[in-house]
Amino acid sequence: MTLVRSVSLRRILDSRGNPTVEADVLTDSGGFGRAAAPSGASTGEYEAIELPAGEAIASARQHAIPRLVDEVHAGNQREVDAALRGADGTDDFSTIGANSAVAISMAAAKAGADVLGAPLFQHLGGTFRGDGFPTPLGNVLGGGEHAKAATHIQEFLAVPHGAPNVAEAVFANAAVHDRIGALLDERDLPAGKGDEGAWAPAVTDAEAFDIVAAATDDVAADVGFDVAVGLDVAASELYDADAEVYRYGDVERTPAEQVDYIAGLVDEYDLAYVEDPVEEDDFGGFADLTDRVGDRTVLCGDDLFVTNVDRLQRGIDEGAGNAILVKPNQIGTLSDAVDAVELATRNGLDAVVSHRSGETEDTTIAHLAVATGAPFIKTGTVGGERTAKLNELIRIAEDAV
Ligand SMILES: C=C(OP(=O)(O)O)C(=O)O
Ligand SMILES: [Mg+2]
Repeated sequence: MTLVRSVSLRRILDSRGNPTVEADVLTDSGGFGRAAAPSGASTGEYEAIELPAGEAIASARQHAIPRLVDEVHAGNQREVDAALRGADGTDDFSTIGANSAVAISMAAAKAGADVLGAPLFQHLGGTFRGDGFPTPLGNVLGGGEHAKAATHIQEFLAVPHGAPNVAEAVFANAAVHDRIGALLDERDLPAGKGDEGAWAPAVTDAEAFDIVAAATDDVAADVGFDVAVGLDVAASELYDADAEVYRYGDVERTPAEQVDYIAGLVDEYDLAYVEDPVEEDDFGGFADLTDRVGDRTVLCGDDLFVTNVDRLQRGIDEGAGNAILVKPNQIGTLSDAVDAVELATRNGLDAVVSHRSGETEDTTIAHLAVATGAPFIKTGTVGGERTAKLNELIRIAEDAV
C-alpha cells in the first residue's frame, strides 16, 4: 500500500455553472486520482453540509490535508475516510464541507486503484465484480426544483428493466428522451431542459404522465423489451409544514391524501419506481405506502434516508420503503456510502446509486454502482455530465476502462 504524497484542491465549474471542489491525490509510488464533488438543488434537510467551494477548500487545506499527507494509504479507503472524519470533527462535515470530503475520498480511491493498476470498480468491489450491471433510471421529463415552470413532480424516469444489457438500457432511455421531444413538438408544446437534461415543458403532471407513458410504450415496442415509468416526487419540496399539506400549485393534499394519490399512480401507470413519495420526516406515511404497494414497485428514500445508516436503520425498523438512494456527497465519504449500501442489502432493500442535479464529468458513481452490485443507478439520460457516467458503464461492461 502506498502513502498519500500530496492532495491538491481547486475550484472547477459544475454543470449549473457553479464552483465546485476538485481534488487530486498523488501517492508516493506515483498513483494518481482526480475527483470532483457534485451538488444538489432539492437537498434533504439531513444531508451533510456543502460549504461554498472556496471556503470548503480553505478549511480542508487547514484541517484535513495535514492529516492525510504522509499519514494515510491511498489503497486503504477506510483509513482515508476515518482521517477525513477525524480532521472534520463533526457529524455532518460542517468544518471542511462534505464537498471537500467527498472529492478527496473519491480521488484517494482512484489513486488507490491506479496504484493497483485496476479499474476503480474492482478496487472498491473486488475482483469478482463487473458481471452484473445496474439498471439505469433515466430522467426524461421534469420540473420541481430542477425547472421551476414545469411539472410539480420533480422527475419522470424511464426504467428499462427488461433490457438484456446495460448498453441497450442506456440507449433505450435516450430513445425515450428523444421520443418525448417529438411528442412535445407534435403537441406544439415548447420545452427547454431542466438541470439534469430532462425536458421541462409547462404541462400539468397529468399531461406529463400521458406523454411519458406514450413515449415509453413506443420505445418498448421498438426495442422489444419492457420500458416502464418511474418518478422522483421529491415530496419535501411540495410540502408546506405549517399548513401540513402538499401543494401541487392550487391543488392541496393532506398527508393521508398524498399516500392515496401515490398508491393510485402506482396502479394507474404501473410505476416501476417511486422516490420520495412523502416528505422527509414522514416515516409513517412511507411505511403505509410500503404496506400498500411495496410488493409491486420500488419505493426509494432519498431525502428520507440521505445515505445515512442511522436514518436507514429507522426506515428498516419501521418498514418505510424498500430501497435507498445512495449519493456519496449526502454523507461525505465513499466508506459511509458503501456502509449504507451494505446495510440496505443485508436487509433486503435495493440500492440506487445516484448523481446530483449539479454534476461534473466525474464517473465515480458508475464504478460505485458496479462495485456494490447495486440493482439501479440514477444518472440522467442526456448531457455530457450525465453521459459521462452512462458511457463509463458501457465501458465497464466491455471491460474497456
Ligand atoms: C438527483 C436529485 O436532485 P438533487 O441533486 O437536486 O437533490 C434527487 O432529488 O434525486
Ligand atoms: Mg430525489
